[in-house]
Amino acid sequence: MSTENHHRDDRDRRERPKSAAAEPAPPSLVPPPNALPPVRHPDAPAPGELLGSHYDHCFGCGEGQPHGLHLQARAGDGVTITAEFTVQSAHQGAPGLAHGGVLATALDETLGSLNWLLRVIAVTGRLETDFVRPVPVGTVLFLQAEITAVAGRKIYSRAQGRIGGPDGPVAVRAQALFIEVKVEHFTENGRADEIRAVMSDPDQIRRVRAFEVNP
Ligand SMILES: CCCCCCCC(=O)SCCNC(=O)CCNC(=O)[C@H](O)C(C)(C)COP(=O)(O)OP(=O)(O)OC[C@H]1O[C@@H](n2cnc3c(N)ncnc32)[C@H](O)[C@@H]1OP(=O)(O)O
Repeated sequence: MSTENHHRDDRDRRERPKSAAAEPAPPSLVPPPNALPPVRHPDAPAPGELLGSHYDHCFGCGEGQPHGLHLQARAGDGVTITAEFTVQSAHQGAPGLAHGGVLATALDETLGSLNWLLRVIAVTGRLETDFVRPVPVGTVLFLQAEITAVAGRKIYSRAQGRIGGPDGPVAVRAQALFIEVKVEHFTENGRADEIRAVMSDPDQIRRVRAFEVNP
């Protein structure tokens, strides 16, 4: 078998089935027995609705970040999100290839957007990422994410990113644990200049969304 075929077989073995990412997770990413299925908030954005950027300076989705990901997330059915991100030249690690940390950011941002559907403020506690295929500059990464369970403040989720189209091969995937926090997590820990700027924004919706709460 050629080296190339060998690599392809190896990758295919590591790919999960399309819907259920059923590989064993590390213990801290396994929901405890008392975990509950996620409940979509009645006022969550309708399936198909674009979420828009929550904060202009967010590296993941902010329009005010020239080298940011400008990721666009859309509410799906249930507690799911789809998102797209085009790898730009500024996102390279190796020549012509996306940096792994940037791809992890795309997963993190998509997974973080899921919390809008619960209308819960939460931050990433743990993010485990598998890099399955190289992602060239210019590629559109098609992301899908879902919350799998909620246990108290802990929100368990997973995501995958495909290339070559929404049904193309998986290039990256992640499992995550988000932890619900109060708004003080941001107001007490963020740099004062940025917090002041957000809090003095006359647009109440922008003020609230900056802290990841879906209005
Ligand atoms: C639309 C928006 C998109 C945004 C996408 C981007 C999202 C982000 O990147 S957020 C930024 C990155 N994340 C952060 O900066 C978070 C920094 N960490 C923290 O502030 C704290 O560690 C925090 C808030 C996560 C948890 O602290 P605290 O509130 O004291 O909770 P704590 O009691 O330690 O933990 C709560 C539970 O979570 C568990 N837990 C916390 N951290 C982890 C972890 N890393 N791994 C596994 N479990 C964890 C604890 O074991 C505990 O479990 P149990 O209730 O069963 O005992």
